[in-house]
Amino acid sequence: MTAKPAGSARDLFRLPRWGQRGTAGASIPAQLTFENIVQAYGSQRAVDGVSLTVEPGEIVCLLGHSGCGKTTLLRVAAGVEAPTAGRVLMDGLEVSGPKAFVEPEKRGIGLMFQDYALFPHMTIQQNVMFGLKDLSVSEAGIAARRALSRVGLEHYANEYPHTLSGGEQQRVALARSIAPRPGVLLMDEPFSNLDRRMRDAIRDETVAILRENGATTIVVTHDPEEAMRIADRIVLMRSGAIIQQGESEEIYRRPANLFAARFFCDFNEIPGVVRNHQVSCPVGIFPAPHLEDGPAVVCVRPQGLKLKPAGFCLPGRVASRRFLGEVDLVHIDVQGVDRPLQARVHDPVGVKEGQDVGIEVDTKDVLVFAASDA
Ligand SMILES: Nc1ncnc2c1ncn2[C@@H]1O[C@H](COP(=O)(O)OP(=O)(O)OP(=O)(O)O)[C@@H](O)[C@H]1O
Repeated sequence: MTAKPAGSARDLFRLPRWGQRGTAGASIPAQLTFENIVQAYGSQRAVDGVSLTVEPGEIVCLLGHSGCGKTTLLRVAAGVEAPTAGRVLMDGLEVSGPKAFVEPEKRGIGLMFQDYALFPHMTIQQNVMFGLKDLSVSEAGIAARRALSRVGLEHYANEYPHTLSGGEQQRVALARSIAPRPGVLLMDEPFSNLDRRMRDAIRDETVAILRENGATTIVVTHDPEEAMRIADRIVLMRSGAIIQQGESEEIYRRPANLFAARFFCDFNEIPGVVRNHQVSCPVGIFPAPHLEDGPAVVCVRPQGLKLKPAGFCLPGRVASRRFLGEVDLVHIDVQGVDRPLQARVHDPVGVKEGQDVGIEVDTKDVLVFAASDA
């Protein structure tokens, strides 16, 4: 028999009931440090010189496109793989490196995988007890019940994983990973198998549990919005290296380069030219104090374009309008710009295809990068 997928009737009609907040039990969080980690497979460097310290109790999201090395970095932290070069330290002590290698089960690190990796032949209770081998059977039973109770699934203790929906399996995997109260918790795409409606609710409660538990946590995701919802700090990766790290607002508003900018926003990108620290392009002239003279890319957030009556501001013609619920997505043709600009507009009353409009550009939604950055 196969597991009920997330989004099955059981999930859709009944949002999960969780246990009482504040009852997850506390871990003693550890500091986790990566020192110039390289992980090579043949000639390919999956991780290419990553240095990063995650402070005790901090929740860090490793964010990046598929194949950029996020999972490999988690595997190195967990001790599933020894790095090609560099060191991993926990609370300042080397656990992977030239001088030492501490076995994964001795690191006090909890793991949670995208597919949850529950053992099909074990009951839910036995699955959660699996990581509690240092405790007596009765103590492990109590700790497992407590973790299951926190995720609201103690009544499934004697069932088997295949009888649970995807959302419930996710919560069992969460209970299993927090039950031993690890100092560090590593979560690899823990919400990606859940449908959107389930995901928001489960993610918020999972973060509440992580905060109660207090473990130092790294969550891998490729979804920038998810990272912004979860993380104290986002670490953006590309081709095995860290591109930028910081709090979500900082990284969103001041991306270090065009790659980081594109990751967080579907910008309108318009070619321009910088002269005397100003960039000129078909939608206007904007400050570019950080750039030398030369070609540039002007990035305008879709929400930074406001529609005005024709005759005001920049002239444009509405190419299409699509209702998206809270906003409308309006495409506007502008002379000199190859592709229609996309504007996300609240309540564009009366705006129709073919209509001439004025476009106001909000300079706080404009970023400028050197063309060589593209
Ligand atoms: N054991 C391995 N042998 C050879 N190549 C590997 C191995 N593990 C990972 N790689 C390669 O290393 C690169 C990074 O993989 P990794 O799984 O860390 O990326 P990721 O960012 O986690 O991607 P995803 O989001 O798709 O899981 C990829 O090109 C992958 O094919």
